[in-house]
Amino acid sequence: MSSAVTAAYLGPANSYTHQAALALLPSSLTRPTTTLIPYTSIAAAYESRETYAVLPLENTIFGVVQETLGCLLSSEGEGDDEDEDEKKGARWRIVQTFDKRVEHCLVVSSSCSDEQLDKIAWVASHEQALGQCAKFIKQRLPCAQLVKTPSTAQAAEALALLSSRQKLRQQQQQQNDTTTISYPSSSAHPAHPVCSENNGQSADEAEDELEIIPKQLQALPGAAICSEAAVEGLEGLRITRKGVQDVAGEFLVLEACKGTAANSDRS
Ligand SMILES: O=C(O)C(=O)Cc1ccccc1
Repeated sequence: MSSAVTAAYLGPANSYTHQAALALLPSSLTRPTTTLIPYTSIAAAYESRETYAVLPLENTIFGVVQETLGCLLSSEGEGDDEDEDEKKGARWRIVQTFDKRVEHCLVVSSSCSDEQLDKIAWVASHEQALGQCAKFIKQRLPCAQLVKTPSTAQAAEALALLSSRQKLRQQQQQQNDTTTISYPSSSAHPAHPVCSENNGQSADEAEDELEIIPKQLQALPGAAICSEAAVEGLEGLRITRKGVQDVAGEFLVLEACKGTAANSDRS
């Protein structure tokens, strides 16, 4: 019986790394049944026991992805020579690199108009994307504090969650303003539908997602830099600028050295 082939990637779904993984796997390298497994950071994907790992490596504007480089340097002996790697007990060997165009979008809450862009207090994305769009951010979002997130798609998810919470708070405020006199004391306020519009996440998942945005910024208007695909399926967001920056990105496919894949400790 053939065992399942799995590939770790820097998630969540629709991160650039996911798009690269979809383009790469399955391929002649792997079997057609490869299942892609999202991990919440480059390090977690690297430390996973999947058969393959797809990681961002570098791009034309901002250079090498430091976290990926750090992972590669932390384990000696990974290279082209499989026998040598196995003798040294290496976990991965590089089997392919892959170039993919990366097109960043500026995403804001649907309630934020273009005229309000200069009020944006923070902009979240992967360090690489923030670096690639530094000029644009400085020009168009002069007041924005940079918030580094584990991936571009996680920035979009956190922004969607915060936007839905803000919307909810505004609705509750409006209800309170118009109905304070008519509520009996036992049910003084409408039920508090925490995370009722949370893009399909559980409350715990939503809390984890929000930890990546500093608490003091969460109530302020924010933005995310990510791909167009990362916004699909997320409510309450709109793309205000496409092609903020186009760069060529390079991604890496690692294959587990024999006997080291276990599919056991994914997040
Ligand atoms: O895959 C992602 O979404 C990332 O956050 C990594 C990244 C960031 C910028 C360009 C390419 C990949």
